[in-house]
Amino acid sequence: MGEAAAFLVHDLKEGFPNGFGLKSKGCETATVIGNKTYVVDGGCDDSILSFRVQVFDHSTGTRIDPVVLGTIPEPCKGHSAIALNEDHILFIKGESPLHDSFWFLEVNTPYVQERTRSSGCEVVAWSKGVRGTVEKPIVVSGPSGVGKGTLISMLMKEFPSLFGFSVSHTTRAPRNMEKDGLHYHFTERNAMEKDIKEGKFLEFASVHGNLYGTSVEAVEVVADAGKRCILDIDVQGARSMKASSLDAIFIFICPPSMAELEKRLHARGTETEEQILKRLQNAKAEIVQGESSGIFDHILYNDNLEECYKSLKKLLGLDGSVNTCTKSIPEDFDLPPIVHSVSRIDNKIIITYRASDLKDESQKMIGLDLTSLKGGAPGRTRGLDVYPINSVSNGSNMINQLS
Ligand SMILES: Nc1ncnc2c1ncn2[C@@H]1O[C@H](COP(=O)(O)OP(=O)(O)OP(=O)(O)O)[C@@H](O)[C@H]1O
Ligand SMILES: Nc1nc2c(ncn2[C@@H]2O[C@H](COP(=O)(O)O)[C@@H](O)[C@H]2O)c(=O)[nH]1
Repeated sequence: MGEAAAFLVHDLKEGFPNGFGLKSKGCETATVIGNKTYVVDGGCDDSILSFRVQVFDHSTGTRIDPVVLGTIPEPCKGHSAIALNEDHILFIKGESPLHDSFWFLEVNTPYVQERTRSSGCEVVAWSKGVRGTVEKPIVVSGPSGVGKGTLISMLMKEFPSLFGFSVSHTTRAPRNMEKDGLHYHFTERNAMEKDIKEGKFLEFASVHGNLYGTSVEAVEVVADAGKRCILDIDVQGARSMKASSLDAIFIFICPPSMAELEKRLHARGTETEEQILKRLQNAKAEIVQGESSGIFDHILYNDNLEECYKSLKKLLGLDGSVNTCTKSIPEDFDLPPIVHSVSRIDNKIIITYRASDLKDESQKMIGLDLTSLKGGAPGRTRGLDVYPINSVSNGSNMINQLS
């Protein structure tokens, strides 16, 4: 058990404990990890639009503006920071709603290391802390025309409160009935390539001559809504996902024959003859990879649609009675104000502050249990347990209940 120092907004007024002689504006924290100090400006003046990170490398005496990945927190009037280990810093925003209070800056996680290697620059990555967890996403893959979209639509129609679709980005033109933001985010190649470079995509692939990709946000918004995410992606995308940090169930849908696949693509009538030919040529290699690459946890044959749908539900555990209620977590307690202090006991963080009510001068506490954290940058960090700690009077002593 030990207590780590938190850098409080008001403690920083005299300057940073970083040896660089920088003066704080009162909205910054400085957190030392190894031989680096991470100075984070939460932006309490109106001039900045989001948190800003600077890194001071004590070994070289240099100041670095790192490449910042993930979702960057919006500014707030005050925040605190505490190093959790050698790769994460926890940030607590004062006077913010619970869903926006807790943020993680990754400075040396495998994701950050990989991005540092590939970019050759200092990289840090933000992720928002979220209460509760969600079930593993479901990746559905298979050749064009096999029936992935049809099966996914059936699942979403029967279980609208359980599943949400990951809306991909694509550079292909919309089909007649397709709506931007619903079926795909239809986008320009340049814009998509820029976003890919900035680390906004979990995977992307060139499929049948167009660029397709799953953004981090596409998967996270589904999970934020408390739903299980379903992805419809090609085999290359599934391979990238398998190698990524996304812990998912991988399902490959196989056609009964190439002749049937061709018939379905013609019957759908959404592609030209030339495009159908290209899709059929690609299908051969995809089927070989789908059946033999070891990427997929399950292979389903879509001969009879109803039978295939039944098998899909069975493997997802949906063939019996289903509890379709989603669990909501109430925001039933006060959040920390701008001035608060933070300490740590093992995997628990204790946030202490004074009650804002003038009549009530008592000390308040919030506990944060980090034991079950999952995910992280470039998506969300899920599994935060946040709870009020009740102070109970025991004669002249106050006892704090930690659970
Ligand atoms: N088991 C089946 N038997 C006959 N037709 C089917 C079956 N499953 C799907 N279809 C039909 O095949 C066509 C292609 O299906 P769908 O659009 O779902 O394929 P897809 O795998 O999503 O294709 P793409 O990857 O190109 O988006 C549709 O017209 C659909 O109604
Ligand atoms: N790697 C990815 N593949 C994707 C994604 N979204 C869709 N797809 C695949 O593209 C083909 C063609 O789709 P269509 O809508 O043009 O018929 C199909 O196999 C989809 O599975 C994605 O985000 N990443």
